[in-house]
Amino acid sequence: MELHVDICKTLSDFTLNVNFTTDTEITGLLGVSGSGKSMTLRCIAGIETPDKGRIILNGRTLFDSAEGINVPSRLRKVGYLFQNYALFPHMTVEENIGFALGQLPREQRLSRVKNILQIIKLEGLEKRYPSQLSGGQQQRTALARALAIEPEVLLLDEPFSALDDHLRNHLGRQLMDTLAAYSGVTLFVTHNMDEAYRICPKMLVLKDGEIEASGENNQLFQNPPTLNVAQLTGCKNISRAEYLSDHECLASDWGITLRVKKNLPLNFNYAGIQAYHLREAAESHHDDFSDDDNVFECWPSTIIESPFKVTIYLSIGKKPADKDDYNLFWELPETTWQNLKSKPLPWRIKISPDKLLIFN
Ligand SMILES: Nc1ncnc2c1ncn2[C@@H]1O[C@H](COP(=O)(O)OP(=O)(O)OP(=O)(O)O)[C@@H](O)[C@H]1O
Repeated sequence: MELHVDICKTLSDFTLNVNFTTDTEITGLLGVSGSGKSMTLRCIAGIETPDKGRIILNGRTLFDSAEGINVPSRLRKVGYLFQNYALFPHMTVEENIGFALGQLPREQRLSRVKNILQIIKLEGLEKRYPSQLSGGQQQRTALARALAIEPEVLLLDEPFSALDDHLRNHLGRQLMDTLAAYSGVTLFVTHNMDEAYRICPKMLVLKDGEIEASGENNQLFQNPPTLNVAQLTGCKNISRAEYLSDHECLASDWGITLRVKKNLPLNFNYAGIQAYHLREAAESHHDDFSDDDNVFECWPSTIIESPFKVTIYLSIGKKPADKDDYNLFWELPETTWQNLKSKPLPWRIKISPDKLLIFN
C-alpha cells in the first residue's frame, strides 16, 4: 500500500507545492494554520484539482496532468473525515454511513453498514439524526462513513478538534485501535503536537505550502531541524545563537554562553531547550567540572501552579524588574516544586549540554 503525491496548485495568494510518498504507517501532517494541510487532502480526495503533477495510489493513477487523468472523487477509494464532520443533518446515522455505498445492492449495503456500526461501536444509535448525537458520537459516525467505502487511503482532517480533552484522549485511543485493523494508508492532519506524537509514527511538516521536514516522529521531536519544526513540536525556549567553538555557542537572546554535548555545525541560527528539560543544578559534586556546565543563577518572575505541574517564568542572571521580565519557561512536576519553593533565591538552574537543541 503506497500513496505518492507530487502536485502543485496555485491559488490567489497561496501556492501548494508538495511531493511525498507514504505507506501504511500513519503519517501526520503538521503545520500552522494556512500552511496547506487541508488543501493537500482535498487534492488527494479529488475535491480540488491540482494545476499539475501526479497522484498515484497503489499503482493506480488518480491524477496526472500530463496524461489528462483526473479520476472522480467517488471512484478514488479515498475516505475523508472532515474537520467539522460534514454529516448530512437530514439523514440518520445509518443513512449517513450508507450514503457513500449507494452503488451497492441494498442487502450488501445494509450488511456493510451493520458491520461498520459494530466496529466503530455505534450500535443503538442507527436511527438518530446528527443533532441527536454528542460530539464524540458525531465524530465516530463521520469516521464510520469514511471507512464504509473500504478506502485505500483514509484522510483525517483534525478529527478531534471539536472535542474536549477527555473525549479527545478516549477517542484517540479508540481511533488507534480502529486504525491498527486498517490496512490502508492514513494521513492525519493535526495542529496538536501531543496527538501527532502519540498517533503518527511518521510526520510531514508543512510550511507555506511546502514540505519543510519529514521523517520519523521521534527524530523530528528530538532533533527539530528548523525553528518552525521546533515550535510545532512544543519547544518553548528558543534563543538566537551562534557558533563559538565545536562545543560552545552564544545564546544571544539569553545573554549566555552554552556548552553543547554534540559537535556543533558552523552554521546554525538558534538554540533551544524544552521547558521540561530544565533542572535545578545538583548542589554537591562541585569538584566535577562537567556538573557546573550551563548552570545559571535564575529568579522566578511568574509562577503558575496547576494540579500536577508548575510553570515558572525565569529570569537568567538578574532579578526580574517585573512579571514580563523573563527568558525561560520551566515546567516541573508539582512534587519537585514542593521541594524547591522554600529554597533561597537565586536558584541554580542547569541547561543540560546534552538536551540542547540546535537548529536553523
Ligand atoms: N478556494 C480557495 N481559494 C483561494 N485560497 C484558498 C482556497 N482554499 C484555501 N485557500 C488558501 O490556501 C491556504 C491553505 O489553506 P488550508 O486550508 O490548506 O490550510 P490548513 O493548513 O489546512 O489550515 P488550518 O489548519 O487552519 O485548517 C490558505 O492560505 C487559504 O486561505
